[in-house]
Amino acid sequence: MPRWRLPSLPRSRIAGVSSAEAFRVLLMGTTVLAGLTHGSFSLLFWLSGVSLLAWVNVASVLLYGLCFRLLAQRRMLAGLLLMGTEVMGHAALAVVLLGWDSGFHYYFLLVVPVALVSTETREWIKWAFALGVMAGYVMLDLLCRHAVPPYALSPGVLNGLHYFNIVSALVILAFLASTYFRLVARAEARLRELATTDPLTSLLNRRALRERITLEDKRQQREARPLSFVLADLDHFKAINDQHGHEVGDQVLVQVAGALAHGVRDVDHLARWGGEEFLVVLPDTDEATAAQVAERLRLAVADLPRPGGGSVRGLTLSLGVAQRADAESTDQAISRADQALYAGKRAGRNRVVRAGSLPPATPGDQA
Ligand SMILES: Nc1nc2c(ncn2[C@@H]2O[C@H](COP(=O)(O)OP(=O)(O)OP(=O)(O)O)[C@@H](O)[C@H]2O)c(=O)[nH]1
Repeated sequence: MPRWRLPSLPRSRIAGVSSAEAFRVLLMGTTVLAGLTHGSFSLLFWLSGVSLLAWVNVASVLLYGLCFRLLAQRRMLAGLLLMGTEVMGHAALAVVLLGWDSGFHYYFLLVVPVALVSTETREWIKWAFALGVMAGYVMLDLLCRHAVPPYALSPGVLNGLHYFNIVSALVILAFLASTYFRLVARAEARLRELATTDPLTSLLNRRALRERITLEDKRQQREARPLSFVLADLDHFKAINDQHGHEVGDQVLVQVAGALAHGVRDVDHLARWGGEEFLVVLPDTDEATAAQVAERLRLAVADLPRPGGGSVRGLTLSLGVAQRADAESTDQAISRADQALYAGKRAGRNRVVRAGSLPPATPGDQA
């Protein structure tokens, strides 16, 4: 049986997909929040009699609606540019018209973290943009902090606006930080799942099981408890693929994985070890008991409903069982389970063979 290696997703693709998506969702949430904020500003300006800025805010709400649409259509660059232009243009206009003390300049600062966490891959572009925003902020300070604004608001209204803007900018910043953290944590969990799970069967993959074997082996050795392995391989699986196609072959693998997962204890570890090969690690279990488990698994697979509309016949499993002997590595024990499995194949398949029942290996035997 040739060994089959599972196709693996390129790392860049996994990372790219999750971080880009996380960032897009974050921006879409931000456009909703920004739209609501500008809606309330529009009302505030209307009540304060500054109708020009009230209309500017209505235009901003419409712009954020457009940004949301662009981001939903995955037109990231257009959405981002429109957002950045709106935030800075609007803030600068409000500062020029109402004065520095209105506090609209705080919104400039929100653009910097968004630019830096954006999915633009060229770092220098992000930094150039962020530095440009910072320079714009300093320029606005120089021009407007001591200038008399054309619209003179009453001190009470100006004060109210100032604190409203501080609180609102801080709330947006907190929203950005917490949402970004949640999205990154979720993407990280997804990446961990991709790295440890077989995509077809959702069982552990070989690498993840290896890590668990190392941990389990240490624990079992420390407590001097038995550790056993059951290696299971579908019989004549190539014929199923050849006669019914790979899709039916995949269905068979998923069904078999389900039956195996159902048949082992919660403390056992089950993985897709190779193409049509599964490995079960049974802590606190000697070889005789592991052979009983293996027999139960064999029967469970033999009883499975036939995939491919009942067209697949004779779906059976051969299983090799080995208990790790003292002074033996887990790899050696798995290798003996493999030899027992091959002995079962040679003897006619659809059976369980215990490694302990085989004659001792000679140097010429398969490792
Ligand atoms: N559909 C599908 N087929 C797979 C997958 N992984 C491995 N295979 C196929 O599994 C088949 C294994 O064939 P063999 O190693 O010759 O073994 P077999 O036909 O089961 O024969 P015995 O093990 O000797 O009973 C190959 O045809 C692989 O292409 C998979 O993920 N999906």
